[in-house]
Formats: sequence, structure tokens, C-alpha cells
Amino acid sequence: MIEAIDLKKFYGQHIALRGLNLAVQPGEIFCLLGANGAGKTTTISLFLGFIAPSSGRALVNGVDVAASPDEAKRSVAYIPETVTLYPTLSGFENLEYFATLAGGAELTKADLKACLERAGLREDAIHRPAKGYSKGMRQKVAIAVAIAKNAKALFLDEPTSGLDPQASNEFSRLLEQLSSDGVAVLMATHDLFRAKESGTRIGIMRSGELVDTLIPSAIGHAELEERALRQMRGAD
Ligand SMILES: Nc1ncnc2c1ncn2[C@@H]1O[C@H](COP(=O)(O)OP(=O)(O)OP(=O)(O)O)[C@@H](O)[C@H]1O
Repeated sequence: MIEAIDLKKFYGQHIALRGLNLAVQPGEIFCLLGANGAGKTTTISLFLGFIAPSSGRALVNGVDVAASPDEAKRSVAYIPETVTLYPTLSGFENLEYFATLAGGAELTKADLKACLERAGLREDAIHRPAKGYSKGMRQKVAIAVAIAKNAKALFLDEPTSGLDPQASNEFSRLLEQLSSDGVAVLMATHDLFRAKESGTRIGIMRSGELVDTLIPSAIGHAELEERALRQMRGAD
């Protein structure tokens, strides 16, 4: 589970997060929407331990990230907007390297290959140098790392920006697979369409606050867009 309890973050005098309370259960895909500067990346960075909270707590799988960063990192995977891989290593070798870094269970070459296959990386690409990979292929390697380390919580920041519609659709299916395996997913996105398609909940952030939470399955695309835009603007 991913949990924020009265989580606040100041940058100097500027408040970027104003007491966030949020719980994302195993199997949920929670999409954070919000205008630029609303606090989405700050939220994710706090869960990943990249920055320290000013007050409050960020918990992953019951572990306080600021108090026990190493323990928290063991159950977490992260997919940034641009996944960086070692360009001269193959997808397989990158996975081997990152899975070893992550610690956890010893995996055989067959296990690692199975992780890449589950992540949807084509057989003929697995042993090619990653420098020739598309954005979608690099993301699949990152998903394979999440599978290999048996991550309980997955954080994503703008993963579908710059993906073509087919790659974006494929990526959403992968996320759904992970969530059906019990991973809790928190994703910052500007992609309302994907949030509606794959999210189990959508949270709208404005000026460091979660101002609305929606169940996408209970609402149409047009209504979702209208409500999200209204909340982001602060017209309510
Ligand atoms: N390192 C920093 N130092 C000072 N202010 C920062 C820093 N990082 C973010 N901020 C400010 O904190 C607020 C929240 O920023 P954040 O990056 O979390 O927003 P965001 O919702 O992810 O935006 P975007 O959609 O543009 O990625 C903004 O006002 C931003 O300018």
C-alpha cells in the first residue's frame, strides 16, 4: 500500500504540498492529475525518498520512507518520464544489472528473460543494445525491473507523454497486469484519456492540495474532462 499522512513539503518559503492524505491499496491505479506546478512530482519524489518531507509521513508497504529509506526502496519501483538505460548493454543486461542492484531474490537468466517477456519486450530485442530502443521499449525494461524485484508499489511520472497511441495503449495494459498482481500504482499524468482508461481512481491536485477524487468507471469522458479542468482552474 502507498499512504500519505498529512504530508507537507516546503521549498524555502514556498509550499509545494499542503498536507496530503492519500491511501492507494494493492491493485489500485491512482492517477494524479493537475496543472504544471500542482505538486505531482513533489508527491512522487517524497515517496521515492528523493526529497525529505517538511512534516507528515510517506509510507510504502507500511514502511516510513524518510525513517527507513533502504527498507522502503526494496518494495518500490519507479518509471520516470524518460527511462535511462546503459546504451551499450542489451535490455537483458540492463535488467540483470538493475535487478542485482535492487537486491532481493537471486534470479536465473531464465527468470530474467521471463520478466522481460512479461513486460512485453519482443524476443528479438532482448539481446540488442539498448541505444537502439524506443521510449516504449525502455519503459518495458523498467517494468521488467519492477517485476524482477517483486515491487509492491509502482510510481510513474508522465509515463505516456511522447508515446504513440499504440505504445501508450500497450503500456496501459501492462500497468493493469501489474495492478491485477496486487501492485499499488501511483501515476502522475496529464493524459486524461489514459487516466480514464486505466485508473481505478483519479485525484485532481491544485496548488499542493488534492482537491477532488473521482472514480473513472462511474463517469463519462466528457464529464471527467469538464470536472478535471474546472478543479484544476479552481473555478469551484
Ligand atoms: N527543487 C525545487 N525548488 C523550489 N521549488 C520547487 C522545486 N521543485 C518544485 N518546486 C515548486 O513546487 C511546486 C510543485 O512542483 P511539482 O514539480 O511538484 O509540480 P507538478 O505538478 O509535478 O508539475 P509538472 O506537471 O510541471 O511536472 C511548483 O510551484 C514548483 O515550482
